[in-house]
Amino acid sequence: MTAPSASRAAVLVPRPFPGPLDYSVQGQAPAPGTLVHVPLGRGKGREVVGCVWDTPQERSSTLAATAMGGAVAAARLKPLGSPLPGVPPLPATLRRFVDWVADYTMSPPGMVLAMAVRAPVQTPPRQPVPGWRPVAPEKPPGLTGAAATPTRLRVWAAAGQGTAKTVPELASAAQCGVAVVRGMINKGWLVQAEHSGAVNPTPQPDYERPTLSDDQRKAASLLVSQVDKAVFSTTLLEGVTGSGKTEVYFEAVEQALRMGRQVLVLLPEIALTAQWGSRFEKRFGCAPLIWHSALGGRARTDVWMACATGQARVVVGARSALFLPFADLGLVVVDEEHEATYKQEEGVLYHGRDMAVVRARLAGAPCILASATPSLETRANVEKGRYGHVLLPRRHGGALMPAVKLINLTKNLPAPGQWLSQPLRDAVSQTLDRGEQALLFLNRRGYAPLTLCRHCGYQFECPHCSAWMVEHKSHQRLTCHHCEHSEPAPAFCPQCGESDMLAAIGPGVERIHEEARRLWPHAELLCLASDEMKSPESLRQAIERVASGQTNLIIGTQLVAKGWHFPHLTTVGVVDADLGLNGADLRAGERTMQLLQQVAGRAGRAERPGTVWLQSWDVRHPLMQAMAHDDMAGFLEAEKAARAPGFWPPFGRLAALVVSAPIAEQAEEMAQLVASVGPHGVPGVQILGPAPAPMAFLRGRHRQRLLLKTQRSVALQPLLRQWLAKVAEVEKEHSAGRQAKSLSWQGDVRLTVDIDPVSFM
Ligand SMILES: Nc1ncnc2c1ncn2[C@@H]1O[C@H](COP(=O)(O)OP(=O)(O)OP(=O)(O)O)[C@@H](O)[C@H]1O
Ligand SMILES: [Zn+2]
Repeated sequence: MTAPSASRAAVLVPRPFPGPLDYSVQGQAPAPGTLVHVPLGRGKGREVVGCVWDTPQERSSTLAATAMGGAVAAARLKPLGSPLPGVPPLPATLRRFVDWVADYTMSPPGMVLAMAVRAPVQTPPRQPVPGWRPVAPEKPPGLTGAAATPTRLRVWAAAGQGTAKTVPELASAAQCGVAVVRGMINKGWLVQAEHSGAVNPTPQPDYERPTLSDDQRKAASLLVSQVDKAVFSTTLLEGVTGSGKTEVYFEAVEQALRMGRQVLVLLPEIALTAQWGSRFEKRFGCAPLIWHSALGGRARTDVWMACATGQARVVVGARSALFLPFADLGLVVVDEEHEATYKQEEGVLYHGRDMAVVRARLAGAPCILASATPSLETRANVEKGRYGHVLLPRRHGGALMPAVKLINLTKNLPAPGQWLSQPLRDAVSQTLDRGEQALLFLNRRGYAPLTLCRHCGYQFECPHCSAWMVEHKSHQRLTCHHCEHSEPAPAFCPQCGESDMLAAIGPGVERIHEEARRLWPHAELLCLASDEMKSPESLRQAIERVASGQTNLIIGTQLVAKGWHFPHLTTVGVVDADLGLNGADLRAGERTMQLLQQVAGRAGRAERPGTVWLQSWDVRHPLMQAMAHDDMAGFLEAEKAARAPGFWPPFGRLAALVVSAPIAEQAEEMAQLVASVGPHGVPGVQILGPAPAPMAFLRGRHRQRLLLKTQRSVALQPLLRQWLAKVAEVEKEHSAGRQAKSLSWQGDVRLTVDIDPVSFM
C-alpha cells in the first residue's frame, strides 16, 4: 500500500469523462469515497460535487485503465474544494460497483457515480440529534435482579444493536413507552451518541413467524444457510404462483437481521412496494425503508444516510436502490427476477437483476432471485451450476393451480365492435352468480389503439414517432405512448374533412370496461390501469378493494398481473392472449408466456379453484398449447432449441448499437459507416444490420439499429471498445477534412450502445 500522494487526488465527477480528474491537495488527501466540491472547466465559480476516487492500483486490475491520459503538471492542477458536511464516504464496495457497472455497460464512470450520490448532493443530510447507546458492553450492576424487567432488557438489547438510536426508536424496538427509556437514561445505563436525525424502524426477526410447509421449510433452510455463511452466492428461488416465495425469502431476511446485517430487496415496479411493505410489517413488526424515484428529496437523503450509517436494516426499492451506500450488506433479493422493467432504458443502460448479482458479489453477500417464471438467462446459469436452485412446486395451503381453457376466436367471433366471446361471457356471468370475482385482462392502455377515417383511410399517427395515437376516451384525447405528445380527440378528418367517418379500431382496456358495463350492469366494476392510478395511494386503495372483495369484476392491464394476492378471484379472462407474440423481440414468446402465467396466477389462490380463459386467434400456437396442457418445460425447451443454433441469448451475447438523427439520411449514412468498420470476419462474431429500427422514428429522431452477436467465449466489451475507437477515428478524419457532402458529421447524430439489450424497439 502506497500512501496517497500529498499533492494530488483523483476525483470522479458526475460528467461523461472517461475517468477521474486530478486535483491538487494541501496536506493529506481526503480518504477515497469522500464527497468534495471541485472546480470544473474554465469559468470562475463553476463547481460540482465529486467523489475522491481510488488510485488505479487500488481498483481491480481487471478494469480497463480509465484514468485521463497523460498526467497534468502539478502546478496546473486546480485545488480540491471542501468536503460535503455530514456525508459519510462512499464505501469501497459501492465504489467498486460504480467502476464495474461503468466498465460493463461501457458508460462514463462519472455518470454511474451520479446515480449513487444524487440524493445527498441535492438535499443535504439532517443535522444529527442525540442518540443513545449502552454505557458498557456488560449490563451495569443496577440492571440486575428485580430491576432487570423484561421491558428494560429489551431496551438494553435494542440499544446494543447496530448504531445509536433515539428515544422513540428504542421505545418502538422494545415495544414500550418512552418513559421506560428515559428512566434508563436517568440511571446512566444509556449514554449519548450521535444519531443521523431520521427515525429508522427496527424490524424484529421473530415478530410473527409463519408455520412453513415442508417444501417451504426445505427451501428456506438453504437460503438461511447461505445468509449465515456470509459469502457471495446466487440462488434461484423458483415457485409456482402462490407458493409462498415471499414468505420463504423472508426467512433469509430474518437471518440477516439476526446477524445485524443490511438487506436490499428489489421489486420490478414501484406500484408493488405498498402491498409488499404491509406484508413485511406483519412479519417483522415495522415498515421497511422504501426507495424509488418518486420519493421526495428529504426522504431520499434520509434513506441514503440510513444505508451509509448502517441504521437502515431493510430497504425495498426499485433497481436504483443498488446504488445506495450500504455499510454492511448481508443479503440481496430480486423479486420477479424475470421482469423486463429491471432494465434501465435511459441514461446508463444497465440490467438491475444482473447488476444485483454483481453488487452482492462485490459485497460478499448472497443473492436470491425469485420468480414463478424465471428468465432463460437465469435458468442457463442454474444449469451451468453457477446459481443454486430451490423449488416450491405447490401452492400454499392446498390451493390448486388454475385450469386453463382456450377459446378459439375464429369459431367464437364476438359481434362487430365487441371483444368478449360467448364462452368468456358465460364464464364471467357464472362467476358473478356464484358471488366470486372475475378479471378481464388486456395489456393495452386506452380506449382504442388506432383511430381511422373510414372515408379516406387516414390514420392518426404521432408526429414524432412511428406509432399510432391511442385514443383515451376518459380524457377525450389521442396520446402517443412513446413520447409526451397528446392532442384533443379530433372532430373531423384532417385529410378529407369528413366529420362522421372517424372510427376507433381495436380494443384497449377502457373499451373492454365499456363492454363489461353493458354486459354486467349490476357488477361492481374496477378498472386497474396505470392511466387510472395516478398515485401509489390510489393504486393501494384499488388493490385493497379487490383483495377484500369489494369489487367483483376487474378490468386491467399488466398492472394486475403483478404479484398481488386476490383471494376472491376465481376467473381470469385474457381478452387477447396473442398480443405480444409478434414483433422483432427475441424474447416475445418467453415474455408473453411469463405475462400469461403471471396473470393466470392471480386466479384461485385461496379455497376455491380458479379457471383461466385465453381468447386466441391461433389456438395451435405452441404457447397456447403449452398453457392449456400445463407444459411450460416443453415450451421452454422449444424456445431454447430455437435460440441455441444462432447463439442468441442465453447461448450467446448481444449488444445493440442504435444510431439516431433528426434526418433519416443522416442516421442511415452514419449507421453504414459504423457497420463498415465493425469486427467483420472475427470467429464467433456476427454483425446484424444496419436496418431501420422497428420504431424507426422515435421522439423526433430517425433510428437505425445494428446488433453485435457473439458466442459466449468471445469477450464482447473489448471488441466493442475497439470498434467504437475505429468509429471515433473515422469521425475525426471526416471532421478534419470537412467533407461537406457527408451528412453524418453535421448536426446531432447519436450512437448509443446497449449491452444485453432487453428492448428491441
Ligand atoms: N407458510 C405460510 N403460512 C401462512 N401463509 C402463507 C404461507 N405461505 C404462503 N402464505 C400465504 O399465501 C399467499 C401466497 O404467498 P406469496 O404471495 O408469498 O406467494 P408467491 O409465491 O410470492 O406468489 P406470486 O408468484 O403469485 O407472487 C400469501 O397470502 C401468503 O401470505
Ligand atoms: Zn410519439
